[in-house]
Amino acid sequence: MESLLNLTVAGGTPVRILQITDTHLFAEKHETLLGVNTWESYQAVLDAIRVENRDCDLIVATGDLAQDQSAAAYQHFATGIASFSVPTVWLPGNHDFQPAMYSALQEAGISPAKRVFVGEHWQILLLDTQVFGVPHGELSDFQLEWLETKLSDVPERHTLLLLHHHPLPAGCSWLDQHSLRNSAALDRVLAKYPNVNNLICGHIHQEQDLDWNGRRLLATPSTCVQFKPHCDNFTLDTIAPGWRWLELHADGSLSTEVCRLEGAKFRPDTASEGY
Ligand SMILES: Nc1ncnc2c1ncn2[C@@H]1O[C@@H]2COP(=O)(O)O[C@H]2[C@H]1O
Ligand SMILES: [Fe+2]
Repeated sequence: MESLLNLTVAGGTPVRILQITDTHLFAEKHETLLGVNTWESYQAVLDAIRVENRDCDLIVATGDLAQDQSAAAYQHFATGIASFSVPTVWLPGNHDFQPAMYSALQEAGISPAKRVFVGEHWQILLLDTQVFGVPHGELSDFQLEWLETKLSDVPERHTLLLLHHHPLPAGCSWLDQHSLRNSAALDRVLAKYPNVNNLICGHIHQEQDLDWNGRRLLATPSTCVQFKPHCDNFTLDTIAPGWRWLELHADGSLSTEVCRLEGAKFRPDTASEGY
């Protein structure tokens, strides 16, 4: 938890970050989630990112990397991103099994650091909102105190906050029962630190860009199945898998773009009622 990743970035250029989330990989490459082969859709996303050929300083993986808690699934994740040779950090989602996640990713050379200093102007903090065994999220007192310490000891840096669970209602009632339950406690901490203006989450398998008391909350598509916005009951979307690019500027501003696969190869079984 205490390890710090310190990345130098060429002066004058923004920090370029790739977010990959909710890969839901299995030990076996042929396994599917709701009709989508998650290993294949992850490979297709990585291939498309390679074709984009963008500069990238850091990859962030925001949870639900494995669907079956296996070390092999985390190894598949690591093998996939290895070709980028870019420093990568991760946080857990509700489906992750942290002992396997930590050790398999560490063995593959992926840092368990939850704090990253990037260049002179930014820090990135990765929160653990997992409540083991249930789909909703919560920040423990330990997490909230850790966050406050890391915010208060570098007040001159802008902070980008990453977490798996969405702290604001997503507008899908079936998903909103699985949100970050104590987001009010997070809001109380952040209210004291005006240098936290951007939060990024996964979990809801859809793109969102919301205002949370003056902060920007971004949610990012999964690399596999997508959930349809604004539905009361579990509903899958046929929109393609995606990923997110971020640029952090020296003045604290952030620019971002969601990209998706072309074509309709990874359409889920829309008759599925859950998992
Ligand atoms: N039909 C359903 N109704 C409510 N929740 C579901 C349903 N199917 C799956 N879920 C849970 O909702 C979660 C949302 O995204 P996750 O991938 O974290 O994992 C999902 C499951 O834990
Ligand atoms: Fe999740």
